[in-house]
Amino acid sequence: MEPGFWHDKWQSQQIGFHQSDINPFLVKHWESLKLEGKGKVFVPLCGKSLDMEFLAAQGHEVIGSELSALAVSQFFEAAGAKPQSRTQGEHVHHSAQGVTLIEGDFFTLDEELVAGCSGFYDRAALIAWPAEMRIDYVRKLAALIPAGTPGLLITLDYPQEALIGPPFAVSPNWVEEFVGEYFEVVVLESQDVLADNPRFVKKAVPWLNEAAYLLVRK
Ligand SMILES: C[S@@+](CC[C@H](N)C(=O)[O-])C[C@H]1O[C@@H](n2cnc3c(N)ncnc32)[C@H](O)[C@@H]1O
Repeated sequence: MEPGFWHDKWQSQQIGFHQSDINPFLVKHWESLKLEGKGKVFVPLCGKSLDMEFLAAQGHEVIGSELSALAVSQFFEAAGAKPQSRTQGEHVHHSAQGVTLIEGDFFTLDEELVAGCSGFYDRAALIAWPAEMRIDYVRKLAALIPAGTPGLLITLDYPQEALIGPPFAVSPNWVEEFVGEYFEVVVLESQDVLADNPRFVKKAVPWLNEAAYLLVRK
């Protein structure tokens, strides 16, 4: 989606994607990355996700990429932190309590910023893009992530014709074909989560699967 779409969503606080709890697949599968030591973790399109607090609590330094200044300020406000901010090129880096959120466009991030990361975490980032923009996202992610680096990917899949995204449906086959071009892909778990998602139930979407994948940059 174009930046204006997300700025409007944050402005009107239509942020149904934001979870009030840490994602259960993150808690369950983060150890699958087998990260030696703690190290930096990159979180693309991070929003104000509490998942970043979970990662920081594991001892990781978290580097998030987020377009919206509102999302950034709401994240730190909820954490009770006052970040230090500095401008670097067209991005603004906000840091506190082991978390740095880079405000600005993911597509213009410099590879150097992510070069030192030992892992990455994508929840509701890949599925935020319609099919025609999703491949550009995967290409940019692959350009940022160094070879051998593991990540956890969490997706949703449902019959796309039943609902207008985002979130957009991303099937295991799509992940295998397009993400698999750049990353080794292992399916960790897939679960029916329809009952937990009232928006999908209301629209009579017949099924909704959440899946967790272990990725390793080739
Ligand atoms: C569906 S939300 C997911 C947020 C978060 N991952 C979560 O689980 O709550 C997608 C987020 O990506 C941000 N975003 C969209 N396009 C972006 C871009 N080009 N660069 C950085 N962030 C972007 C939006 O502002 C929004 O907060």
